[in-house]
Amino acid sequence: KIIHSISDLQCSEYDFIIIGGGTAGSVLANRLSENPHNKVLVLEAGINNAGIQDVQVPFLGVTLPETSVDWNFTTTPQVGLNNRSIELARGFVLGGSSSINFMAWNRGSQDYWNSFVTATKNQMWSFTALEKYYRRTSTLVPPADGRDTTGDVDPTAYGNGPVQVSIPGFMTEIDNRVTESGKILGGRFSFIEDLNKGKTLGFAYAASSIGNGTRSSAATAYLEPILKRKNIDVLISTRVARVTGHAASKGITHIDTVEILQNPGDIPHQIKASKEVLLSAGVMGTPHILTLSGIGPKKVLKNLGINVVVAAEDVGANFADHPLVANYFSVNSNHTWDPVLRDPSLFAADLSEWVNSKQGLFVDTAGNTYGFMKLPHGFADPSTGPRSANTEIIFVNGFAPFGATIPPTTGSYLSMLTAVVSPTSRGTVTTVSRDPFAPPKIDLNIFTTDFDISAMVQVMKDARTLISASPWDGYIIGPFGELANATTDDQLATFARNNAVTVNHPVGTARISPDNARYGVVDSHLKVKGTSGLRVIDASVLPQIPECHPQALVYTIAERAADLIKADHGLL
Ligand SMILES: Cc1cc2nc3c(=O)[nH]c(=O)nc-3n(C[C@H](O)[C@H](O)[C@H](O)COP(=O)(O)OP(=O)(O)OC[C@H]3O[C@@H](n4cnc5c(N)ncnc54)[C@H](O)[C@@H]3O)c2cc1C
Repeated sequence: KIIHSISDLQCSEYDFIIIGGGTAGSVLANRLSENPHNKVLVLEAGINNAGIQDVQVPFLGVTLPETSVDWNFTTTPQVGLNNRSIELARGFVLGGSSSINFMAWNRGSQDYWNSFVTATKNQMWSFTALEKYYRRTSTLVPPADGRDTTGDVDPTAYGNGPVQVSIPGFMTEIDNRVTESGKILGGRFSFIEDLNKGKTLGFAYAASSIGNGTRSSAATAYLEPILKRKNIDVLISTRVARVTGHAASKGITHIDTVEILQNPGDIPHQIKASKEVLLSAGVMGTPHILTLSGIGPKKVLKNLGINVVVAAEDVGANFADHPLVANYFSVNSNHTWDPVLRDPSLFAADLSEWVNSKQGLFVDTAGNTYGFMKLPHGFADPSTGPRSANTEIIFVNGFAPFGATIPPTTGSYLSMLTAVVSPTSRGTVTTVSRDPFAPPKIDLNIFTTDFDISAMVQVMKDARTLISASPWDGYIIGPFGELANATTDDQLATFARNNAVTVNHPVGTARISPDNARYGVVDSHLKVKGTSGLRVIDASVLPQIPECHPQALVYTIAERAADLIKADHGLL
């Protein structure tokens, strides 16, 4: 059950303690508590997701960053963004970032998973070996409007797990234009039926973690259905400060204790794990907790006056995200959703349609169609292979307020969100205080390579090429705002630096590596090197950034990890 106070814990020792009731943590909670003999504790810093309407309504997903369900992280001033700092959202709520994300569902390409094998020297991470775990995560369900989806999605690309996935259930007048343009332009702009078949290249209808017009998150899919189990406690509004243990054999520290507190300044309370501690606090929380536990870069630990338990230079390093720029165009239409955001009575009508019948505009995210592309010949290709993309374009049927441009009070708009999905810039997440409530220093180091900025300029030009195809004739009026003055590559690059944010897809801050490698943070079985009893299972283990939206990859890793853990404890 969900509990709010440390004093309500059933016991002082559990078999498994899961730190973070987010995307990966909820999967582990479900799978490890299937056996009624395992006592499982989930520790979550954020609040309960239940009953928060804006979390449930897909269309309102974009309003969740910078609210009470977000950690509200901010980066350091970014040289590549002309010294702007930007917000980075992370879910501060059960379900973690799956409760506040934009719900796009991508499995990752065959190349990406095969690169995981190269990074770990372990075949269990191949696309083929992970097939059954991917299929355990989710099920394809009909879109909200129940239309015939033949040719728009391939049911064979989905499994039979708890997360509900569907393609858009409220069609807009730009959807056909995108798919028809892909058919006319062909090549890099081609339309493909489904992006979840191992090749993440082409334009398609977005598969999203939505069922019955409602967000399907790790909390609703994996956690809520098991809250009645007697062997699981989910303690919310509780911060994990650090993990501790004792010296075991051959210089290994055995971790078996978790320190928690509910308010800044409280004396930490200790809880024991008899089998394992599973760290699933996400790309910011995981390196932060490791560092506070003495597992981190030597210099950082020294600066903080924390004793070195394991010197691990890669804790907080290798931090990568997808840069995103919103390109706005004025359009000739009365059917974008711009009026809905300006007129409270239209907004209320759409919301009540969602509440009463789970139909209408609010059943979908802001983007029904999108596409992943290779850069043209002549560019370097840092992606993981021929089936992986370099860039992405997301089509939004209205003004999507990402970045610096102030939403206009009149007019109708098309937003094309362009992203670089194989970026080469890497940043850091560094703990700068021993106070567990103090945020880490987050340096994305965004747009610090020539590749990243020139790839962004190219995809902004590709977006213009796509809307110059005949299906857009008479629809596009022209670029809006500062973009109207940006025509040369240099001007587009300046626009990108002045306006970019990220897609909130960070990974890599506790990366996986081969078992005997001196670099990396976890071994191929996700165990923290130099320790026993402690694994990391979340987006921070990804060795490189996937060239797609990452949530399905995190779910898949967590499903794989659950079986690894069960196997190690004779529970399979
Ligand atoms: C705004 C936004 C939009 C996104 N859009 C998409 C999308 O459309 N498609 C897609 O595939 N991906 C998207 N993502 C990314 C995707 O959601 C994440 O990659 C994924 O959910 C990460 O899962 P995780 O388990 O690593 O971390 P999380 O799900 O973030 O879980 C970490 C959990 O740990 C908790 N925690 C952290 N520190 C502590 C502590 N000290 N003590 C206790 N608990 C702690 C957090 O509160 C959180 O609940 C988006 C993310 C965001 C934020």
